[in-house]
Amino acid sequence: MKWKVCGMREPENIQEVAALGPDFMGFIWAPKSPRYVGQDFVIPALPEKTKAVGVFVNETTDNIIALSKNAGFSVVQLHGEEGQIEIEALQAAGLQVIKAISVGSVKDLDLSDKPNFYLFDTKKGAQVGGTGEHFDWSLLTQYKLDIPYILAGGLQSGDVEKVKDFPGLYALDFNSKLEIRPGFKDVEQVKELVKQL
Ligand SMILES: O=C(O)c1ccccc1N[C@@H]1O[C@H](COP(=O)(O)O)[C@@H](O)[C@H]1O
Repeated sequence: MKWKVCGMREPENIQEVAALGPDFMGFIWAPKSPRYVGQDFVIPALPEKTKAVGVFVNETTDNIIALSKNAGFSVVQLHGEEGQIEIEALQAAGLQVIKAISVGSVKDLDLSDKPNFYLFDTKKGAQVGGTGEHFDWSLLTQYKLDIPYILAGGLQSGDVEKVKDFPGLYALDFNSKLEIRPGFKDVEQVKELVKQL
């Protein structure tokens, strides 16, 4: 099972978690997030296996492309109102696109965009991302598209066994439930996660 750890920020913590072999590592460029890395953040060297992901909420396409070159990510995760026009522009610039969808009902899975991956996260009022809560996973039985999806929303190691056989599931995303404080992961919890995976 592929896995992504998100909301990283501190150099030593990044290296310790990267050494445990995530397939994706996410860095959040959303100023309102407690995990915001800051405008000038540059992603440190990661193992070859680990793709760096820039996470955004309604950032302009031009800024994302410029940041991808300055900061060093090849995958972008979009949590705002971005649609197919932005997705295609980012793909044309050589980026892989993960489109995050806040899921609260089956209507949220009526999708027509063509990202490389969807990421299904928990809908919680106006909050986007980092809720630390699950959504009703039974809704995922209604997802019939052939675009693979990443599951997010309050995941922790004990959830792996419950979700790993969901059809269409590409990867699991771990964020706030593995934290000691925002932007700093508990390496022991990440090790336990790796055992479960
Ligand atoms: O974590 C944040 O602060 C955040 C802010 C803005 C956009 C995305 C954010 N995080 C993403 O949210 C999901 C779920 O996180 P959690 O496990 O519920 O804490 C994950 O993909 C994070 O990348």
